[in-house]
Amino acid sequence: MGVDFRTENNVGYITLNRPDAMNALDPEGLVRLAEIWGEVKTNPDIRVAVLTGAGEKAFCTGTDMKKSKVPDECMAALYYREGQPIIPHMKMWKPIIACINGYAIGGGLEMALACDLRICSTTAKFGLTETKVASLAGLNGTQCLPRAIPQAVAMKMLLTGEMIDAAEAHRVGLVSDVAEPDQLLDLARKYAEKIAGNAPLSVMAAKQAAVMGMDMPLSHAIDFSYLLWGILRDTEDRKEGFTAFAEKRAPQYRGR
Ligand SMILES: CC(C)(COP(=O)(O)OP(=O)(O)OC[C@H]1O[C@@H](n2cnc3c(N)ncnc32)[C@H](O)[C@@H]1OP(=O)(O)O)[C@@H](O)C(=O)NCCC(=O)NCCSC(=O)/C(=C/c1ccccc1)CC(=O)O
Repeated sequence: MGVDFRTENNVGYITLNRPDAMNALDPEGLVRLAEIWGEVKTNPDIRVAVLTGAGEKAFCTGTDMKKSKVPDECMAALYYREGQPIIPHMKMWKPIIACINGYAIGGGLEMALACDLRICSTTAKFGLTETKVASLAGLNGTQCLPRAIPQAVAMKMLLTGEMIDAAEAHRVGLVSDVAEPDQLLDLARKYAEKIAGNAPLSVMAAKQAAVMGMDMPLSHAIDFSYLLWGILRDTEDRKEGFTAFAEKRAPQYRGR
């Protein structure tokens, strides 16, 4: 699979580039994606990532069912050596924006669910269709979809494999914004650059507090967020943010 990667204005743009196969994930693509997520995670010049698909039809339709074959090795050996193929590589405190330009199906929707912001084009369609092909949304879909949208809608999607369209996705809160196809990437860029202009350590702490806090009792989560505030209290960037406000100028953040 071709996966394109470029950076601009502190934003990493990742484009799944196999439009003829609806940007389905083949084995080579998974390896390349893992490398790219590693680069996003470790490169201090990248503050935000945007994940999208090439062409106008699909974001990603999940596993390439024509190229995927069961390895000779047993699953246990593979799992304990390499873990899951996709989501762990996306685990990072830098925000990721899913720019969903068409079908987001199976593993494609699961990747979108691992992102922090989801925006889509008016033509997008969403589904966890794995039960139709005798599999399971086993990356994170069975857990994250019912947490992202009302449970009744999530269960309908999971069990029937039915898709929902962009308007329904917006109505149930699966995406925050719907844009015309030719305006979607501009919208993603706008959000990404806005986030990249904020203080990087604060942005990562905000994500960490929200993501980790969701797995904690509320009182623990509130204490945890206070401690995260505490580790930001003495940063150079916080001083810069306050000074820039007082001096009525734009802050220059350095992630320190
Ligand atoms: C998206 C569609 C509804 C679009 O239909 P349409 O009629 O518009 O277009 P098509 O002619 O069907 O598609 C064009 C072209 O693309 C090929 N294509 C599309 N999707 C895939 C795919 N996932 N794998 C391989 N090839 C794909 C299609 O065959 C056509 O090729 P051509 O004939 O021109 O050579 C429709 O395409 C559709 O329904 N696609 C399948 C979507 C789907 O079921 N996805 C779920 C896959 S399973 C999965 O993602 C899993 C993830 C996972 C879970 C846990 C752990 C790891 C991974 C489960 C798993 O892997 O077991």
